[in-house]
Amino acid sequence: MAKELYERAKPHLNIGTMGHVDHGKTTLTAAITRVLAQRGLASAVPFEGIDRAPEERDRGITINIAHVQYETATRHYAHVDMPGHADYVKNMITGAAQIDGAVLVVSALDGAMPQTREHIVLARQVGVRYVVVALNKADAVEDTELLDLVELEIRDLLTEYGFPGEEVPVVRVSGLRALEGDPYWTARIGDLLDAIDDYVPVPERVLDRPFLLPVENVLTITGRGTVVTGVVAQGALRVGDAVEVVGFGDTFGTVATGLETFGRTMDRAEAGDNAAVLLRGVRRDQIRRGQVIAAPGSIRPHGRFRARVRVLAAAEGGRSGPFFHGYRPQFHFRTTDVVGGVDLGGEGAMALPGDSVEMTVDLGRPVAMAEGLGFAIREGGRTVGAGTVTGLLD
Ligand SMILES: Nc1nc2c(ncn2[C@@H]2O[C@H](COP(=O)(O)OP(=O)(O)OP(=O)(O)O)[C@@H](O)[C@H]2O)c(=O)[nH]1
Ligand SMILES: [Mg+2]
Repeated sequence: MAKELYERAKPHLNIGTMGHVDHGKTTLTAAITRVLAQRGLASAVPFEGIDRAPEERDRGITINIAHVQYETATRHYAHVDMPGHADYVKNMITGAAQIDGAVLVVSALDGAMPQTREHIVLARQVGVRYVVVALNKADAVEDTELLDLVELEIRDLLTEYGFPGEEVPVVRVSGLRALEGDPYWTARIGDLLDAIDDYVPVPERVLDRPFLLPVENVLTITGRGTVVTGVVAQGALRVGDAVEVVGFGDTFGTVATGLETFGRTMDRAEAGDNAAVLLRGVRRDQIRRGQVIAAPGSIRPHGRFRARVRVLAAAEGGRSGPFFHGYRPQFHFRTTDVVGGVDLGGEGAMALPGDSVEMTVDLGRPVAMAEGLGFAIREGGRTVGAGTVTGLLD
């Protein structure tokens, strides 16, 4: 069956729901698609169509990031629903690294919780500049003073981490009631979408640099071959273009023989697009999340690099004590994490929570990188630092 062609009729943006576990991100995501489906701008995706994995259903939490798409009157959005549970922050980072704006979901019943704060820190670190707050479960709070209080708390928290907390739109919603069809709460989802349309600008896409797509997922399409998915970070790709697969092992070349977005074909994918790329003659086991697909010769894998790192304070969810020369945490880049050794300049050197430090990092496996790439440092389930690559070694 011939597939529909994706028409670039409206500007495309990537957004996503983040926030503490159980605050209602997935319910809100489903509610948005329901409300827009009524306007003929989306296909309604039920809750169970987002949290699909058996383990997600059994435990009632999101584990994997899930993508849905919809349109407003003025824009086309790809929306990634991220997990809130502390054990799956790794997946949240992958989602956050792709978005142009975040919908921070905060339950009005609970207010800011540990992953509310951690997600704000991480969103900032991976380069998210625009946040819209969905003050969710507003149906369950009668006392408007309490809602005002939670709103104030979130604005302060955002300001603390470098977002303009005073300006950030905060919309009181009930994903659950809207999903059930309640007219009042349905209209509030409309308000939230208006706030996103107004507040999150269409980003300037980097089109004049070589093509780069960090691989988020790899799948096999029977009879066609191996497909990788992800958001194009820069440049553009046409069907028939040569590409390289870079990172972890030896770089190798292939050709993009097909392009799709959300099941519609494209003849060209460009920066910002959430694309699926069919690769000629590549086996599924030759490629995985964390590698990148890039224009030939444009980027190399590096195992050693220099970086500037801000060590998070205990109040930001970081360590309470210093770490030392030789420390070996996880480094989260784009869609992957790799263990690495930290060189602080010699035995006995240490980095205290709250410090900004220079370090040399030795990764267990080389990652495709360029100067300026941001990363998060995590250890035992907590984020301990936020860094930027300042120099490429070998
Ligand atoms: N009263 C009320 N309950 C809600 C609302 N939104 C979600 N819930 C309930 O809160 C619980 C968690 O909802 P989810 O949408 O799974 O929360 P989540 O943020 O996606 O959770 P994780 O992805 O696991 O972090 C469910 O029992 C929902 O029915 C709301 O607006 N009002
Ligand atoms: Mg969820």
